[in-house]
Amino acid sequence: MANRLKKKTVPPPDPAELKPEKEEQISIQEVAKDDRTKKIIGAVSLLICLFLFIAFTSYLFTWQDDQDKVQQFGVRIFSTADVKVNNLLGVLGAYAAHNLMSYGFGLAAYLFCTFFFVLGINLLFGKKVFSLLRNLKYMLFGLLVISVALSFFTAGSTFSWGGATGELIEQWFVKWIGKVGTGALLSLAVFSYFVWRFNPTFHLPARKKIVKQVIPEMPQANQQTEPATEAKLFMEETTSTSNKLKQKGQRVTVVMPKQEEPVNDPMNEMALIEKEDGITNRDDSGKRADLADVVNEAAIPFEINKSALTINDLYADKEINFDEQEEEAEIPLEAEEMTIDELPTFYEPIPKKNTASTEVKKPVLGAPALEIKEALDNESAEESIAAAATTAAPVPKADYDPSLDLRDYKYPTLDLLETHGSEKIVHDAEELEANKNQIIETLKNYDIDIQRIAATVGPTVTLYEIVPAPGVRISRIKNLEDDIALSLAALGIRIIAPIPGKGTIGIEVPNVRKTVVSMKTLLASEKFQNNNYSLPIAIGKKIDNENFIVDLASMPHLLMAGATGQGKSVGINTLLVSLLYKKHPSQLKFVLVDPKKVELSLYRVIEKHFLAKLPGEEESIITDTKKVIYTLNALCIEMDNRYDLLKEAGCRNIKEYNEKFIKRKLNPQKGHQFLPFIVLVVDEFADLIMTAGKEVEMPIARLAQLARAVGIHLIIATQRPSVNIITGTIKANFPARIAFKVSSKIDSRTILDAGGAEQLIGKGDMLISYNGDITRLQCAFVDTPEVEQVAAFIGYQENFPEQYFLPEFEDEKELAGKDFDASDRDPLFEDAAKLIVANQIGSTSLIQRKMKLGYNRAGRLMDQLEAAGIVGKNAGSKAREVLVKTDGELFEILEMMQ
Ligand SMILES: Nc1ncnc2c1ncn2[C@@H]1O[C@H](COP(=O)(O)OP(=O)(O)OP(=O)(O)O)[C@@H](O)[C@H]1O
Repeated sequence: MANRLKKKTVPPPDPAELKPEKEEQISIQEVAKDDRTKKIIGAVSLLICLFLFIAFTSYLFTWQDDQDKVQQFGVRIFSTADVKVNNLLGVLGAYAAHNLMSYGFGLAAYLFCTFFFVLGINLLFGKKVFSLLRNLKYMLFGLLVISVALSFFTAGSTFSWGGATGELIEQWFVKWIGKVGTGALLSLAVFSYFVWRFNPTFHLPARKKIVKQVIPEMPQANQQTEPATEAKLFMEETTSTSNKLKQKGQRVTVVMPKQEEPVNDPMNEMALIEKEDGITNRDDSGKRADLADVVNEAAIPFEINKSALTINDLYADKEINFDEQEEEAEIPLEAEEMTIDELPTFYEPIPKKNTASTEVKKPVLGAPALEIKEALDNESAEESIAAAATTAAPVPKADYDPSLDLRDYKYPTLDLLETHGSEKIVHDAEELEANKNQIIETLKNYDIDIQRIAATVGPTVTLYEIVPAPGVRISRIKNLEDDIALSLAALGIRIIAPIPGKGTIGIEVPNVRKTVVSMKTLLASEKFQNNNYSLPIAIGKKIDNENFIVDLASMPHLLMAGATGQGKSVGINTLLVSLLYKKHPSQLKFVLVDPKKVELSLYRVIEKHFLAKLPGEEESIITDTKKVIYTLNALCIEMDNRYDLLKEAGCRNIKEYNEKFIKRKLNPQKGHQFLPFIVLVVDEFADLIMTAGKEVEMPIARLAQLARAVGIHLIIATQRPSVNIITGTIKANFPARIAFKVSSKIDSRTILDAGGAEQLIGKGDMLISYNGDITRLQCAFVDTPEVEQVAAFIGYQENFPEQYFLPEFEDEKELAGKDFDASDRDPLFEDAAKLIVANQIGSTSLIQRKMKLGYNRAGRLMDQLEAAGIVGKNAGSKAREVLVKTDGELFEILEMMQ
């Protein structure tokens, strides 16, 4: 029996029930919108462009033969078999060229090629690479103006250079306004057309100016110039005079940075500085176009605040109240405070042991120094005599002038510095538009619609500010931050979502053409010249080109970090040079710590003007770790001594104290003196921490916590911003921090408490966290030869006879175990005894201050004086009684002790 498989039979479909297969319905509109169609049309346009170009060019050589044939046959030329033309593109080429050139617009017909080229490129790349509308306008006006002008200026020529259209219009003009009028009108029209199209820049030949050098009084004596003008460019498609950026309904507002004008300061020979007027804009033809004329062109709904880009929200919880800090740092006024009435009315400062040496110190440097010498020698002798006459005989009771010791000191002039590059922010319309389109498209990929987009062009980066469409939550964009950055795929993109206080999202994109910010420009700026900061530092330029100039005294310390080669050393030089340009050697001292030994060595030539060091040390730039520890501790002693002085004077900070001293309200006999600011600069802090650890960290932390009120400020730089180097204690005391490009996000967080520094592009691109805001800056650039010039200029001048000495510090560990032995007297015993007897005050702090000693050593001296019977027993908080009343008595005691 056969095993019969049961077959499941499917009944055949009833043909009546079968539905016809549905054909895909594609509307013409969809076809037109399709990307492929656009690309094909783009390619066709480019081909037309090429075709016309070859046909026209060929026609220029073959027109005499072809013209007649085309005229004779007309359209029939295509169907007539035995007509032969010479045009490279055959009958079609000859026909098109003849009709567009001879019958049309002559040479101006080439403009058709540009139009098809623009159309083709835009369609092929699916982007608005060039503005079609603008090019259409250029073409239409160009056809008219150029053809008529060519007809007029080539009248009588056998070839019709302006074409029939040009000739016709030209004849009308000649009829209406005559030949001269037509010539003038057409010249003007052609000129206007080229200006409109290419906006060339016209330069007058530079005039040589002779600038008389004026001896500066003080750097504050400046003339004010007009405030810098802010240039804003608003672009709209409907505006014909500017380059426009508009796509798919998004309006782009371009905020051009303002160019600060330098101050006209005779001291700085401002005439030597080229005035920056206007911002250049490259349109899509690559030519420059002046944008000044489109400033403030249209009202825009999206107003951009020129203040710097900040990320408050990231930093909000760490926000530091500087005012509070200031109060903490100030010492309380105690009962000991002297009232002004108690003080003798005016005190004469004790003349320094060695007055400023008249011998002029030769700088170490060669060539620049020689140039400077000449400059100084040439200065009018009369001026120096006049200056000397006014200062030689000080009027009694006049204010004390700390700069008198170096009364002829001249501040460095700006011509010692160089201008790097043109300094003009070049705004490339194509680049802006391409970036804008990419941003819009990228966000669209994540379903984020944009309402408006605005761009602010800075020296190195452009900030695109985006207003999301209603309903788009910023938190969504924030979450997509990394993806968006990846999609935009450009190096150095930083997204700020949202920009605090604005509700907009910021995307910073590096410029293709970056502008170097010269130190010279910054120092010449009005803000630098005319501020009343105690320690003005010009750091760089913000994204909106505003100069970032701040007071180091209010920061009050600065921490800098950045991977190697990203601009740290240049940054330090920038800060030091700013201070050198504004401060007199009597007002400021630097303590320079340079474990790398080479970075700060340039400043050795100014050691007797601006550097402070430990007594007995040879090198003024500290490179040895052991010496660094001593120096930091000596600074702590200096800080304590200064606090004692302030307390005694009843002043809350160094400013008040110095003001009182200048007004001669403080008695120099009691140890009071004018206190210069001290700026400690440590290059390569990581190296110190690794070799000395806590021994370095503790004094730094102490200084950072307390030293601001007494005028000691720290600038600390490190390559490695890791947590074991920038510890919590250090960080807490450095509210102002700078990050150049770092190698990882973690490093960025360590230094700024926020990411972003890993996205910077190097070469001075930096983020500064200051006053709770994080601002992107381009650091000013000052090259080593410039620093050498400035240092040599200062170093060559008359100097103090010796350096500013910090108090002596003795390592307690070394002293431990040494008991007091009357026969083993301190070498300073005699000096201390004389000081105490002369003042009749048995005070350890007096010894500390007057002899610039540390507390330990002064204490030991006091013990020895007690043992020798010169002072009485310790009387607690009061000064000890001085038992020896006259110099004679003391002399006898000292004789006996020999
Ligand atoms: N503000 C700036 N503008 C333009 N270029 C800069 C700027 N700062 C630095 N550069 C460029 O970067 C180079 C390296 O800078 P710099 O020597 O300051 O780096 P660094 O961080 O100190 O490196 P290192 O830690 O190795 O000493 C400079 O020689 C200069 O060409």
